[in-house]
Amino acid sequence: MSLAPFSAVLFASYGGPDRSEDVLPFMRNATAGRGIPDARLLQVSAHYELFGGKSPINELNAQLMDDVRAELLRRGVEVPVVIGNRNWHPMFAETIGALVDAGHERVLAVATSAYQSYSSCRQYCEDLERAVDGHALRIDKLDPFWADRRFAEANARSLVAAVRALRGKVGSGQIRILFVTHSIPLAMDEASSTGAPEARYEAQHLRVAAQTATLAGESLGEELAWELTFCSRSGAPHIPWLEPDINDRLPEVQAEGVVGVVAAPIGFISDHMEVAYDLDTEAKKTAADLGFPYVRAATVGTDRGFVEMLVDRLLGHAAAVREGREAVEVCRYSTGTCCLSRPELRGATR
Ligand SMILES: CC1=C(CCC(=O)O)c2cc3nc(cc4[nH]c(cc5[nH]c(cc1n2)c(C)c5CCC(=O)O)c(CCC(=O)O)c4C)C(CCC(=O)O)=C3C
Ligand SMILES: [Fe+2]
Repeated sequence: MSLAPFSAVLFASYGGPDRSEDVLPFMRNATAGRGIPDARLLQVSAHYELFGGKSPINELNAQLMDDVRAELLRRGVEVPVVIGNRNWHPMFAETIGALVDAGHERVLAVATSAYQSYSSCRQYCEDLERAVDGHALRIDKLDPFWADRRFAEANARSLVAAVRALRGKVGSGQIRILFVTHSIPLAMDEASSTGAPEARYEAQHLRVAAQTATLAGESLGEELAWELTFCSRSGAPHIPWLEPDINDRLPEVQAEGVVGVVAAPIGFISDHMEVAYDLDTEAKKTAADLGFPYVRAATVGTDRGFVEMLVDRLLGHAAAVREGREAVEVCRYSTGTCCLSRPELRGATR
């Protein structure tokens, strides 16, 4: 196996603070030019402070990278696997500077984000492009992997465990799976992927949710009732974002006679702050206040099948480039048809 013509793998992630002093500077980077009200900034900073100012994201990325590095080695591929972030150190520019200094000319990037939208895909491409500008280094970014069956299989394994845990608490009554993802502005959803309704960010999640529920239901021998909910809405109140918020749905679902819920965060690949705060702190408390049994399914994290999927996709892209084949692309950023750019979105939201 070979990663040629690429000589390194770059994990492209969001970034997060490791200590209290870094929370506000990180928040300023994350919200620069985004029209996020100051009140929201302080509110989210407080979420980080609840965890001592330390985001879980950096350690979780490091664990995933260790497993990807080991799986590459198992297949005879020994290359540096490095991290670069959009909003906190090491920033893309710092990591790319180090790669250039070490003599790398072609690097393969993979974003720690499964879906296509401006925030989860194109913004990574744009920021990477800006960071390589002027350097003799070329970066290919792997396409978003939400449609890969193995991503749904990994999510289904987590869901099976969570449903079993919930059944242990509530017995045989009617339960509901609340799949959860990061809300985005409606205008960003409409501009995501090709913009066709069936290809958008929300529709991508509905497909992953349906497949995950079907696979988990088959293992469990029960049909799972599910719906898609959202978390982490920000921005000004008058701008519409994807709904419903999971906290708003919890009392409604309980009123429908459901005896317990599983929150299954298919929108995130690891237990970073949105999961630690929005789900494990906030939604969990909402459910507890209602006396409504609530179990949170694991994110895919370092699930073995998920790691193998990432490595297959890295090696598959390299082979396609060597053989002069167009990889099967779902992201058409390179041809200008994936996710409208930020200025166009701005016009649409404000
Ligand atoms: C789609 C999506 C993902 C998933 C894809 C991906 O993983 O990239 C994601 C991930 C993440 N978002 C994160 C943190 C933040 N996101 C913010 C703000 C925003 N996110 C948005 C979208 C997304 N965000 C949007 C549309 C905004 C509004 C501002 C804008 O239009 O850009 C803000 C500002 C405060 C606030 O407004 O909440 C913060 C601090 C962290 C780090 C967590 C940690 O530290 O563990 C991670 C992984
Ligand atoms: Fe975010």
